[in-house]
Amino acid sequence: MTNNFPQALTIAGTDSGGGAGIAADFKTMQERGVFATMVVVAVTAQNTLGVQDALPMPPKLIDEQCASLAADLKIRACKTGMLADPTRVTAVVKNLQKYDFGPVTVDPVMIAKGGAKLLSDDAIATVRDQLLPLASLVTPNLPEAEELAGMKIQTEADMITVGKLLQGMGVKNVLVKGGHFASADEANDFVLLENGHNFWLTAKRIPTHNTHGTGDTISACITAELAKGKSMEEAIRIGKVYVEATIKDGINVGHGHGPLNHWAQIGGDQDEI
Ligand SMILES: Nc1ncnc2c1ncn2[C@@H]1O[C@H](COP(=O)(O)OP(=O)(O)O)[C@@H](O)[C@H]1O
Ligand SMILES: Cc1ncc(COP(=O)(O)OP(=O)(O)O)c(N)n1
Repeated sequence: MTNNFPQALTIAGTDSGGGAGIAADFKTMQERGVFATMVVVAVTAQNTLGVQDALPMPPKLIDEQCASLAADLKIRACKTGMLADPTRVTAVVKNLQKYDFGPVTVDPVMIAKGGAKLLSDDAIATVRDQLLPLASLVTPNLPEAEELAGMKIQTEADMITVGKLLQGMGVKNVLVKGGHFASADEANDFVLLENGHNFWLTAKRIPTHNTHGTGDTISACITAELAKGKSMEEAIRIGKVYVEATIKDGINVGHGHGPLNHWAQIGGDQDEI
């Protein structure tokens, strides 16, 4: 029996509001034509107004979810999202060392838009020292990049410096997302690839509050494209186009930072799945 339909994995937290975390990852992977699977690391009570509560899963259950997938499916690419604390980061690291789930994209989720901590402060060093060396790609937003690299980012030149610092920590490819430059008219991201090639992904900033789950969506899209066999550069470029479309062609859900429109079409060759 063949088992060759592209399968991808998200190792992350749930969002009861459906906008971020595993929900955003699943919607994105589904839209990009990939069979999505999950390892739940934490459950959050969350909506567009913020995170009301969170509970991390026992490490044994993280191990068992990974073992279940490895015993049956053929995961071609995976991503990490909310990892909660050092115990869960270490559990995820051990499983990524034990099983081959394809190239690992690390979205180093730290703080939700509403301000809730999704990664404890004492877990940041564990992510940097244990998880990053296993990653094919890391996709920090500006505050996350500052924490990981230990420097402030005030200009686009600083994004380049941070990208190089992160690559020096053992990650092959780096995507520094510029969505948090509040004053800029643009939402520009910096990419540094394994072979030294680097480039900017440029986009006009779309004036909206409905950006809940943007980081999950771009990293899930990249993971889906990698699972389909696209190159890292192609996957990152498609991720940027897809997340921009999901913001631009927006929907209104909830009363706070609303979710994205994961049905958005991006047209052209990139719509091939
Ligand atoms: N208002 C916006 N208009 C267009 N693109 C945006 C906007 N906000 C974020 N983006 C893009 O969405 C992606 C993720 O955004 P960012 O806010 O940087 O990360 P995170 O969601 O992890 O905090 C990046 O490609 C960023 O440039
Ligand atoms: C469970 C869970 N995981 C991740 C996030 C953060 O998602 P992100 O894409 O960074 O979007 P914002 O929350 O910052 O809007 C989350 N909120 N919940």
